[in-house]
Amino acid sequence: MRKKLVAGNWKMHGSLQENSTLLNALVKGIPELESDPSCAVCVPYPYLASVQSELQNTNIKLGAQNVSQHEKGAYTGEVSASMLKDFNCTYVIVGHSERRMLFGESSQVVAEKYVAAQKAGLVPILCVGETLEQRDSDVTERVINDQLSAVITLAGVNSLENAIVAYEPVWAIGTGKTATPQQAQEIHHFIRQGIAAQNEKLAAGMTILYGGSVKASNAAELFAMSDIDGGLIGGASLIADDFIAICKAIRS
Ligand SMILES: O=C(CO)COP(=O)(O)O
Repeated sequence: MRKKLVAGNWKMHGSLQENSTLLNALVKGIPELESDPSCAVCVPYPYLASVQSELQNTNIKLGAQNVSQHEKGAYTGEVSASMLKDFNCTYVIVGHSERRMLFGESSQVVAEKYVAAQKAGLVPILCVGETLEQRDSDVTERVINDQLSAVITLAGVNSLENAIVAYEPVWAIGTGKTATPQQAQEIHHFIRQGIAAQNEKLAAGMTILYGGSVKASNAAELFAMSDIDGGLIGGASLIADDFIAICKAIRS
């Protein structure tokens, strides 16, 4: 059976006080699952230590939102994968569209970050997705293929065994405009089929998340689709009741 996951991407939100309030509520509200932890929060770097300690002895996993492609050295302001590992991170998001678009990360750089994460023992959550303009020009599949190919070329298709793919259509992020379950399923299926052409068994077991305006009210119908294995949640992950409801939706 494929591993299910709901990961919160806090983006650049939070404070020590706000995080503590949110995490207290999450720890109380998310029922323990002994063998299959399926919830995670990806937090800003400065809060890794405090969130790590608040999540100790819980089943909520920790992740970061970015990582350097470099291992160490004179890279002012960068954070390496081994540093994230020091704080017991399980996951790191790579290639989020906000980083690709606002910070100029190319698919090549994203692939290097993916490799650095895996080398340190982290599971990269690789984001792919098209803009509205690309969807309207019918190049969605090509865009996603190119984003995936950069990683497969550098790391090999089998590296996806230790990774998670997140399909996040850019037009659905923070806009309140969710892809319909059918639209999302269509692309998830396309992604899985593309990998299956290279390694069928791996593709069948691969976790593919959907991200883009997932809310408590639409999570269940998205998660009911056969190729959607969970979600990468932005805004709703900052609201305890909403995130708890989404985490519960993946377990039902
Ligand atoms: O970008 C996202 C998660 O990485 C999605 O953000 P929203 O859930 O706020 O649309």
